[in-house]
Amino acid sequence: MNGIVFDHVSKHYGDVLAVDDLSLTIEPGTTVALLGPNGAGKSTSINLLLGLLKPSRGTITVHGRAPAQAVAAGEMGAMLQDGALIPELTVKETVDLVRGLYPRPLALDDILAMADLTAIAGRRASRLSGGQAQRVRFALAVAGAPRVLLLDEPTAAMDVESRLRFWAAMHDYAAGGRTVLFATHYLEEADEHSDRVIVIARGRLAADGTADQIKADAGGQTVSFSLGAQPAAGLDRLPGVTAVEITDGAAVLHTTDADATLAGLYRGTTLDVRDLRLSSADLEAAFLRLTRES
Ligand SMILES: Nc1ncnc2c1ncn2[C@@H]1O[C@H](COP(=O)(O)OP(=O)(O)OP(=O)(O)O)[C@@H](O)[C@H]1O
Repeated sequence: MNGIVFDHVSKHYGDVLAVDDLSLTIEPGTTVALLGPNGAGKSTSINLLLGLLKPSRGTITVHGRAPAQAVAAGEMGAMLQDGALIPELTVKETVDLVRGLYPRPLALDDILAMADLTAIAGRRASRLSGGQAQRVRFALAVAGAPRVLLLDEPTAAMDVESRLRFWAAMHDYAAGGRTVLFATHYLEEADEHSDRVIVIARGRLAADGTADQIKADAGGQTVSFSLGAQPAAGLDRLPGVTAVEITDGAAVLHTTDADATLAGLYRGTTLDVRDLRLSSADLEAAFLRLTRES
């Protein structure tokens, strides 16, 4: 049975089309980054998946059930952007309270250890830093041992150290064969912490694959060299080349196959090539290109 299935899902808020005919399947056990610029429809997609919003069109299933049923069965846990904590409860009391709502929760000590909260288990919620409070929200999201974990911009309020600890906790949780879907603006988070990246822009699917595939498909590589006063004619016909830029005697060839382009450059031309450089487009370049195009 497929994990998460969006089948031609659209969501309107009045005139705003926040999600536009989105179809995708997420296999159980994968960690997926949902990447997109502001207003792309990431939070709306997560809220649809949690059954907090209803699609205007299309259907969503989680392990074969409607979202609300999957939530009721304890299959999904979520860390949303604005989860309030009860100020006077300690970390341990807060986690234990939420654990008690689930039929088969994780052990309290295991949750505290996984979310790196053991040392501050006795601290009241009102005394937590932003990053610590986020780790408590993470603990609450995993307390019921859900098979599917949804995280909406989980590291938004965290400093570098907190981020590292948070991602370690997420990987611990995912390692048990669970499905994790996290929304982020941070390309490096998508690149480092997911098996698959789904890029959405204006509510539509803009790209879907591993971070490496997306970089290769959308960005490709560049071969740069100094051309001087030599003629640029024919560079655009070299194997793999998709675009040529010449500025002040410097040539930049965009290519889908740098090896073939280089072979063509040396064997197929008589150019005197100097200061040769090869670079891979990063995810940022791929992302900008994709989200502008769609
Ligand atoms: N309750 C609402 N009423 C009207 N429009 C809304 C509502 N919620 C979201 N929108 C609009 O729907 C679109 C998608 O918003 P959404 O919050 O899903 O995007 P997002 O990708 O999560 O953005 P961000 O990265 O800024 O959080 C935006 O144009 C937004 O203004």
